[in-house]
Order: sequence, then C-alpha cells, then structure tokens
Amino acid sequence: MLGTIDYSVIVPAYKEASNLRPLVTRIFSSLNRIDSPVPAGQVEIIVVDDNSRDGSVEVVQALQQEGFNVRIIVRTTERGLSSAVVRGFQEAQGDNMLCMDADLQHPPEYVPQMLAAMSPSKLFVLGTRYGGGAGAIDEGWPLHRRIISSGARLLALPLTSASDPMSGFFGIRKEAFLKARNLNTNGFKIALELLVKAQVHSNAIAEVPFAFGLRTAGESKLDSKVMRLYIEQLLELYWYTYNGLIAFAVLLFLVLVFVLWRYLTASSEPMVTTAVQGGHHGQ
Ligand SMILES: Nc1nc2c(ncn2[C@@H]2O[C@H](COP(=O)(O)OP(=O)(O)O[C@H]3O[C@H](CO)[C@@H](O)[C@H](O)[C@@H]3O)[C@@H](O)[C@H]2O)c(=O)[nH]1
Ligand SMILES: [Mg+2]
Repeated sequence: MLGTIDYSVIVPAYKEASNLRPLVTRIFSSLNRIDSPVPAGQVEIIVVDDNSRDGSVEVVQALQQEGFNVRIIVRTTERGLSSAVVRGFQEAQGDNMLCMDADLQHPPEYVPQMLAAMSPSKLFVLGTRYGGGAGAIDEGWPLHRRIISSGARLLALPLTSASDPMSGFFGIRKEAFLKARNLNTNGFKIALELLVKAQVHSNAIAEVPFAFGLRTAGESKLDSKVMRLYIEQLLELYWYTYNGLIAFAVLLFLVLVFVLWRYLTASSEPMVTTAVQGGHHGQ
C-alpha cells in the first residue's frame, strides 16, 4: 500500500467483533465510489480495542489479508472510550483524524464527507444529530436516552457553540489535537474535551448533519458511571473556561456573607448603657 496517508479513521471498540467487517468494508466502498472527495488509498483505519478477546483481532487480520488498510491496537492495561480515542489519535499517520463508533450507529457512508470537511481552516468536523434540522436521532432511540442526551447537551452550552458536542462522530486536525493539554480521558465525551481544550473557534468547526442509527449487534457501554464521569468532566471544564470569573464570584459571595454577618450580629448586640447602676458586687 504505497502513497501518503492523509486521513486516519479511529474506531474505539470493545467487544465489537461482529461489527468490524461491515464497518471496514462499508467505509472503503464509500471511499471507492467515483464521487468520493477523498481517495481510498490515502485512508487508514485504526481500531483501538481494549482486550475484548472476542475474535476482533482475527477479523482485522482477515481484512488486512484482503488488502484493506486497517490495523488493530489491543490495549491490555488501559480502558475506556475517550482514552482509546486519544491513543488512536496519537498513533494516526494522517493529518485529518476522524473518530467513529464501531457499532454502525455512525453511518460509514458519511466517512468521505466527514474526512473532506477538514482543512487548515476547518480544524474540527462534527457529525451532528441536531444541526440543520436533518436526520437527527433514529426514531427508535429510547425516550430515556433522548432525555439524558438533551440534559447533557444543555449543560455543555456555556462551553461551546457546537450543536452536538456529545457526538462521538467527529474529526480533528492533528495540529489542533496537539494543542490540547491535560485532557481528561475519563468517560465518553472526548469531542467536548477537545473542543474546549484545543480552543477550537466556532468558525473552525464544520458541522455535518447525520442520523444516529440503532445498534444492531452487541451492547451499549454507556452506564451510570459514564454519566457521573460526565458531570465531573463538566465541572472541570467550567473551571478551565471560567476560572477567573468563578473565583471572582466566590470571593464576592464570601464578602457579601461577611458583610451580612457583621450587619446582623451588630444589630442584635445588646445596647450599651452608660448609666452605672448602684449596688454592690462581690462581697
Ligand atoms: N476501546 C474501547 N472502546 C469502547 C469502550 N467503551 C465503549 N467503546 C466503544 O465506543 C463506541 C461507543 O460505545 P457505545 O457503548 O456504543 O456507546 P453509545 O451508548 O452508543 O454512545 C454513543 O453515542 C453517544 C451519543 O449519545 C456518544 O456520546 C458516545 O460517544 C457514543 O458515540 C463503540 O464502538 C464501543 O465499542 C472502552 O472502554 N474501550
Ligand atoms: Mg453505540
């Protein structure tokens, strides 16, 4: 496989053996279409697997033998979606890096368009379920997931203007990724983390509306722990973004409490009387 790799597709995967073949073959058939804006020969796929031991390695080896530019990194000491994505970005050869789920909820047919949307002036591409009135979430998405997703999105509003910072379908240019320091890689919301810490300006974000599909094989790994990690991440990002403002507000609050306390205690102190009462004290 000669030629430069300009594009890397990073796929975090945990127990996704049955989804990897359709994922990889569908991505490359979209790239091989005559109207693809990106040539298939410039694209690599990197699966970052956390020791699933479910046959994922064998599936990827078979795909390699068939000529697909795909490899798998098996992590044995680390775990977690966000940190898997960061590992993939660190290993990527391409300057344009896309992250997508393995479970086909992110349609592989959007990959060429997502890759092509990145450029030196568009440092971030976001597959959005809410932008431009398009597609949005698949109708079969359960109500509780919709509610959680809307709440999570609302809480991120003070941090970014992006319409769907919760999305796991996004791309970032290498130069922007390298700017981000001290990434919190706990949990699922690595796109939000990168948007804030790589300081991606709203003009530099391209949004691509897509319909979030339903998982057909395997299980979702989003649980209450992931939600708790998200709240922790939000608090840290609020602090990261607004530390000066938050510190000022806390200081102001403390001063106000002190003034109020002084006022209340002063007004409840007994009146000081100057008149000396007669009588004897002590013996
Ligand atoms: N390597 C690795 N991969 C993981 C891990 N946990 C999950 N993954 C992989 O990450 C992808 C998303 O995981 P799901 O469990 O399918 O998540 P989801 O509930 O469908 O959540 C998706 O949609 C959310 C929007 O509602 C996104 O916020 C989220 O990032 C993800 O894309 C899948 O490919 C899954 O195998 C992990 O610990 N390690
Ligand atoms: Mg999923």
